[in-house]
Amino acid sequence: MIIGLTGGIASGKSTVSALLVNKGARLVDADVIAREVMLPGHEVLAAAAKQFGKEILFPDGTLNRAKLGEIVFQDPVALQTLNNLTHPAIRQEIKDRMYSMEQEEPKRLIIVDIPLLFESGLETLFHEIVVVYVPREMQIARLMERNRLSLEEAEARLNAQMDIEQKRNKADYIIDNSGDLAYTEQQVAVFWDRLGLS
Ligand SMILES: CC(C)(COP(=O)(O)OP(=O)(O)OC[C@H]1O[C@@H](n2cnc3c(N)ncnc32)[C@H](O)[C@@H]1O)[C@@H](O)C(=O)NCCC(=O)NCCS
Ligand SMILES: Nc1ncnc2c1ncn2[C@@H]1O[C@H](COP(=O)(O)OP(=O)(O)OP(=O)(O)O)[C@@H](O)[C@H]1O
Repeated sequence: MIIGLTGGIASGKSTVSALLVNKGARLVDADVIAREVMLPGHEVLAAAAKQFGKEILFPDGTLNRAKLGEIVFQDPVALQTLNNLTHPAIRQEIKDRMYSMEQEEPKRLIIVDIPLLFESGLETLFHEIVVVYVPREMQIARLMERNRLSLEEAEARLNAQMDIEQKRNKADYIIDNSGDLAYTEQQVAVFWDRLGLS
Protein backbone atom coordinates (compact mmCIF):
# COMPACT_ATOMS: atom_id res chain seq x y z
CA MET A 1 0.00 0.00 0.00
CA ILE A 2 1.44 3.39 -1.01
CA ILE A 3 -0.12 6.47 0.54
CA GLY A 4 0.44 10.05 -0.61
CA LEU A 5 0.69 12.55 2.25
CA THR A 6 0.24 16.21 1.51
CA GLY A 7 -1.06 19.48 2.93
CA GLY A 8 -0.09 23.12 2.88
CA ILE A 9 3.25 24.61 3.74
CA ALA A 10 3.84 24.23 7.51
CA SER A 11 0.56 22.34 8.01
CA GLY A 12 2.43 19.49 9.72
CA LYS A 13 3.32 16.94 7.02
CA SER A 14 6.75 16.22 8.53
CA THR A 15 5.20 15.95 11.99
CA VAL A 16 2.63 13.39 10.80
CA SER A 17 5.18 11.50 8.65
CA ALA A 18 7.43 11.11 11.69
CA LEU A 19 4.52 9.68 13.71
CA LEU A 20 3.75 7.19 10.92
CA VAL A 21 7.41 6.19 10.66
CA ASN A 22 7.39 5.58 14.44
CA LYS A 23 4.53 3.16 13.89
CA GLY A 24 6.49 1.26 11.23
CA ALA A 25 5.85 2.96 7.88
CA ARG A 26 8.64 3.68 5.41
CA LEU A 27 8.96 7.22 4.11
CA VAL A 28 9.80 8.86 0.81
CA ASP A 29 10.19 12.60 1.47
CA ALA A 30 9.94 14.88 -1.59
CA ASP A 31 11.54 17.80 0.30
CA VAL A 32 14.63 15.67 0.98
CA ILE A 33 14.82 14.71 -2.70
CA ALA A 34 14.29 18.36 -3.69
CA ARG A 35 17.33 19.24 -1.56
CA GLU A 36 19.42 16.47 -3.12
CA VAL A 37 18.88 17.75 -6.66
CA MET A 38 20.08 21.17 -5.47
CA LEU A 39 23.44 19.89 -4.20
CA PRO A 40 26.69 20.92 -5.89
CA GLY A 41 27.49 18.61 -8.79
CA HIS A 42 23.86 17.92 -9.67
CA GLU A 43 22.78 18.98 -13.15
CA VAL A 44 19.57 20.56 -11.80
CA LEU A 45 21.52 22.99 -9.60
CA ALA A 46 23.78 23.82 -12.56
CA ALA A 47 20.70 24.55 -14.72
CA ALA A 48 19.19 26.74 -11.97
CA ALA A 49 22.43 28.72 -11.62
CA LYS A 50 22.51 29.23 -15.38
CA GLN A 51 18.92 30.48 -15.30
CA PHE A 52 18.95 32.67 -12.17
CA GLY A 53 22.60 33.70 -12.10
CA LYS A 54 25.56 33.00 -9.80
CA GLU A 55 23.96 35.15 -7.09
CA ILE A 56 21.92 32.11 -6.00
CA LEU A 57 25.16 30.31 -5.08
CA PHE A 58 27.47 30.82 -2.12
CA PRO A 59 31.18 31.18 -2.99
CA ASP A 60 31.67 27.47 -2.18
CA GLY A 61 29.11 26.51 -4.87
CA THR A 62 26.29 25.49 -2.51
CA LEU A 63 22.79 26.88 -3.00
CA ASN A 64 21.82 30.05 -1.15
CA ARG A 65 18.29 28.84 -0.37
CA ALA A 66 17.17 32.11 1.16
CA LYS A 67 18.26 34.03 -1.94
CA LEU A 68 16.52 31.68 -4.39
CA GLY A 69 13.43 31.62 -2.15
CA GLU A 70 13.34 35.44 -2.19
CA ILE A 71 13.47 35.43 -5.99
CA VAL A 72 10.87 32.77 -6.72
CA PHE A 73 8.25 33.17 -4.00
CA GLN A 74 7.43 36.69 -5.09
CA ASP A 75 7.46 36.05 -8.82
CA PRO A 76 5.11 33.37 -10.23
CA VAL A 77 6.93 33.28 -13.57
CA ALA A 78 10.30 32.67 -11.89
CA LEU A 79 8.71 29.99 -9.68
CA GLN A 80 7.30 28.23 -12.74
CA THR A 81 10.71 28.38 -14.41
CA LEU A 82 12.31 26.82 -11.32
CA ASN A 83 9.62 24.15 -11.16
CA ASN A 84 10.21 23.27 -14.81
CA LEU A 85 13.89 22.70 -14.00
CA THR A 86 13.45 20.79 -10.74
CA HIS A 87 10.18 18.85 -10.90
CA PRO A 88 10.95 16.26 -13.62
CA ALA A 89 14.04 15.06 -11.71
CA ILE A 90 12.23 15.12 -8.34
CA ARG A 91 9.24 13.21 -9.75
CA GLN A 92 11.44 10.53 -11.29
CA GLU A 93 13.38 10.03 -8.07
CA ILE A 94 10.15 9.78 -6.02
CA LYS A 95 8.84 7.04 -8.32
CA ASP A 96 12.15 5.13 -8.33
CA ARG A 97 12.33 5.16 -4.53
CA MET A 98 8.73 4.22 -3.82
CA TYR A 99 8.68 1.37 -6.30
CA SER A 100 11.98 -0.07 -5.08
CA MET A 101 10.73 0.11 -1.47
CA GLU A 102 7.57 -1.68 -2.55
CA GLN A 103 9.64 -4.46 -4.14
CA GLU A 104 11.85 -4.80 -1.07
CA GLU A 105 8.98 -4.97 1.44
CA PRO A 106 5.62 -5.42 -0.28
CA LYS A 107 3.68 -5.69 3.00
CA ARG A 108 5.01 -2.57 4.66
CA LEU A 109 3.13 0.74 4.41
CA ILE A 110 4.94 3.35 2.30
CA ILE A 111 4.23 7.03 2.94
CA VAL A 112 5.22 9.54 0.27
CA ASP A 113 5.32 13.09 1.67
CA ILE A 114 4.85 15.53 -1.24
CA PRO A 115 3.94 19.18 -0.56
CA LEU A 116 2.89 19.75 -4.16
CA LEU A 117 1.08 16.44 -4.79
CA PHE A 118 -2.13 17.99 -6.15
CA GLU A 119 -0.37 20.92 -7.88
CA SER A 120 1.79 18.40 -9.78
CA GLY A 121 -1.13 16.09 -10.65
CA LEU A 122 0.41 13.04 -8.96
CA GLU A 123 -2.85 11.65 -7.52
CA THR A 124 -2.87 8.50 -9.64
CA LEU A 125 0.39 7.21 -8.11
CA PHE A 126 -1.32 6.47 -4.79
CA HIS A 127 -3.89 4.12 -3.31
CA GLU A 128 -5.06 6.87 -1.01
CA ILE A 129 -4.24 10.53 -0.32
CA VAL A 130 -4.06 11.94 3.20
CA VAL A 131 -4.16 15.70 3.74
CA VAL A 132 -2.67 17.19 6.90
CA TYR A 133 -4.91 20.16 7.56
CA VAL A 134 -4.71 23.33 9.63
CA PRO A 135 -6.61 26.56 8.87
CA ARG A 136 -4.75 29.16 6.79
CA GLU A 137 -4.21 31.55 9.72
CA MET A 138 -2.50 28.80 11.71
CA GLN A 139 -0.38 27.83 8.69
CA ILE A 140 0.81 31.44 8.46
CA ALA A 141 1.51 31.71 12.20
CA ARG A 142 3.51 28.43 12.30
CA LEU A 143 5.40 29.30 9.12
CA MET A 144 6.34 32.77 10.39
CA GLU A 145 7.60 31.29 13.62
CA ARG A 146 9.49 28.31 12.16
CA ASN A 147 11.15 30.16 9.25
CA ARG A 148 11.36 33.60 10.88
CA LEU A 149 9.41 35.18 8.03
CA SER A 150 7.39 38.39 7.96
CA LEU A 151 3.63 38.16 7.40
CA GLU A 152 4.14 39.32 3.83
CA GLU A 153 6.80 36.67 3.10
CA ALA A 154 4.71 33.91 4.68
CA GLU A 155 1.64 34.92 2.66
CA ALA A 156 3.70 34.93 -0.56
CA ARG A 157 4.75 31.31 0.12
CA LEU A 158 1.19 30.23 0.83
CA ASN A 159 0.00 31.92 -2.33
CA ALA A 160 2.50 29.86 -4.36
CA GLN A 161 0.48 26.74 -3.48
CA MET A 162 -3.07 25.50 -3.89
CA ASP A 163 -5.30 26.75 -1.07
CA ILE A 164 -5.45 24.40 1.92
CA GLU A 165 -9.29 24.28 1.86
CA GLN A 166 -9.15 23.05 -1.73
CA LYS A 167 -6.63 20.38 -0.74
CA ARG A 168 -8.87 19.33 2.11
CA ASN A 169 -11.76 18.86 -0.33
CA LYS A 170 -9.64 16.60 -2.53
CA ALA A 171 -8.47 14.36 0.33
CA ASP A 172 -9.44 10.72 0.81
CA TYR A 173 -8.56 11.14 4.49
CA ILE A 174 -7.94 14.21 6.63
CA ILE A 175 -5.69 14.57 9.67
CA ASP A 176 -6.47 17.77 11.58
CA ASN A 177 -3.22 19.13 13.01
CA SER A 178 -4.71 22.28 14.53
CA GLY A 179 -4.79 20.89 18.07
CA ASP A 180 -1.88 19.79 20.25
CA LEU A 181 0.50 17.00 19.28
CA ALA A 182 -1.44 14.46 21.39
CA TYR A 183 -4.59 15.15 19.34
CA THR A 184 -2.66 14.57 16.10
CA GLU A 185 -1.11 11.40 17.52
CA GLN A 186 -4.58 10.10 18.39
CA GLN A 187 -5.76 10.62 14.81
CA VAL A 188 -2.66 8.93 13.39
CA ALA A 189 -3.40 5.92 15.62
CA VAL A 190 -7.00 5.76 14.31
CA PHE A 191 -5.73 6.02 10.73
CA TRP A 192 -3.20 3.23 11.35
CA ASP A 193 -5.86 0.96 12.89
CA ARG A 194 -8.20 1.61 9.99
CA LEU A 195 -5.56 0.29 7.58
CA GLY A 196 -5.47 -2.90 9.61
CA LEU A 197 -1.80 -2.48 10.42
CA SER A 198 -1.92 -2.74 14.23
C1 LIG B 1 13.14 27.75 -3.42
C2 LIG B 1 13.90 26.96 -2.38
C3 LIG B 1 15.41 27.05 -2.62
C4 LIG B 1 13.58 27.58 -0.97
O1 LIG B 1 14.23 26.82 0.02
P1 LIG B 1 13.77 26.89 1.57
O2 LIG B 1 14.86 26.18 2.33
O3 LIG B 1 13.46 28.30 1.92
O4 LIG B 1 12.42 26.08 1.65
P2 LIG B 1 12.20 24.48 1.62
O5 LIG B 1 12.89 23.88 0.46
O6 LIG B 1 12.50 23.92 2.97
O7 LIG B 1 10.66 24.35 1.31
C5 LIG B 1 9.71 24.59 2.32
C6 LIG B 1 8.33 24.45 1.75
O8 LIG B 1 8.11 25.45 0.75
C7 LIG B 1 7.19 24.97 -0.18
N1 LIG B 1 7.77 25.02 -1.54
C8 LIG B 1 9.04 24.73 -1.91
N2 LIG B 1 9.18 24.83 -3.24
C9 LIG B 1 7.98 25.17 -3.72
C10 LIG B 1 7.47 25.39 -5.01
N3 LIG B 1 8.27 25.24 -6.07
N4 LIG B 1 6.16 25.75 -5.15
C11 LIG B 1 5.36 25.88 -4.07
N5 LIG B 1 5.78 25.66 -2.81
C12 LIG B 1 7.06 25.31 -2.63
C13 LIG B 1 6.90 23.52 0.21
O9 LIG B 1 5.73 23.46 0.98
C14 LIG B 1 8.07 23.13 1.06
O10 LIG B 1 7.78 22.10 1.96
C15 LIG B 1 13.49 25.46 -2.38
O11 LIG B 1 12.19 25.31 -1.87
C16 LIG B 1 13.55 24.80 -3.76
O12 LIG B 1 14.62 24.45 -4.23
N6 LIG B 1 12.36 24.58 -4.38
C17 LIG B 1 12.27 23.93 -5.66
C18 LIG B 1 12.03 22.45 -5.54
C19 LIG B 1 10.60 22.16 -5.14
O13 LIG B 1 9.67 22.37 -5.93
N7 LIG B 1 10.39 21.69 -3.90
C20 LIG B 1 9.06 21.49 -3.38
C21 LIG B 1 8.56 20.23 -3.09
S1 LIG B 1 8.99 18.83 -3.94
N1 LIG C 1 0.16 20.08 16.51
C1 LIG C 1 1.09 21.05 16.53
N2 LIG C 1 1.07 22.01 17.50
C2 LIG C 1 1.99 23.01 17.51
N3 LIG C 1 2.97 23.16 16.60
C3 LIG C 1 3.03 22.26 15.60
C4 LIG C 1 2.11 21.16 15.51
N4 LIG C 1 2.42 20.42 14.41
C5 LIG C 1 3.48 21.02 13.85
N5 LIG C 1 3.86 22.12 14.55
C6 LIG C 1 4.96 23.05 14.23
O1 LIG C 1 4.57 23.73 13.03
C7 LIG C 1 5.68 23.85 12.13
C8 LIG C 1 5.33 23.16 10.81
O2 LIG C 1 5.25 21.74 10.99
P1 LIG C 1 5.97 20.75 9.95
O3 LIG C 1 7.39 21.16 9.75
O4 LIG C 1 5.68 19.35 10.39
O5 LIG C 1 5.12 21.13 8.65
P2 LIG C 1 5.33 20.68 7.13
O6 LIG C 1 3.96 20.61 6.56
O7 LIG C 1 6.18 19.46 7.06
O8 LIG C 1 6.10 21.94 6.57
P3 LIG C 1 6.73 22.20 5.06
O9 LIG C 1 5.61 22.37 4.12
O10 LIG C 1 7.46 23.47 5.22
O11 LIG C 1 7.61 21.04 4.77
C9 LIG C 1 6.88 23.25 12.85
O12 LIG C 1 7.60 24.27 13.45
C10 LIG C 1 6.26 22.31 13.87
O13 LIG C 1 7.08 22.15 14.99
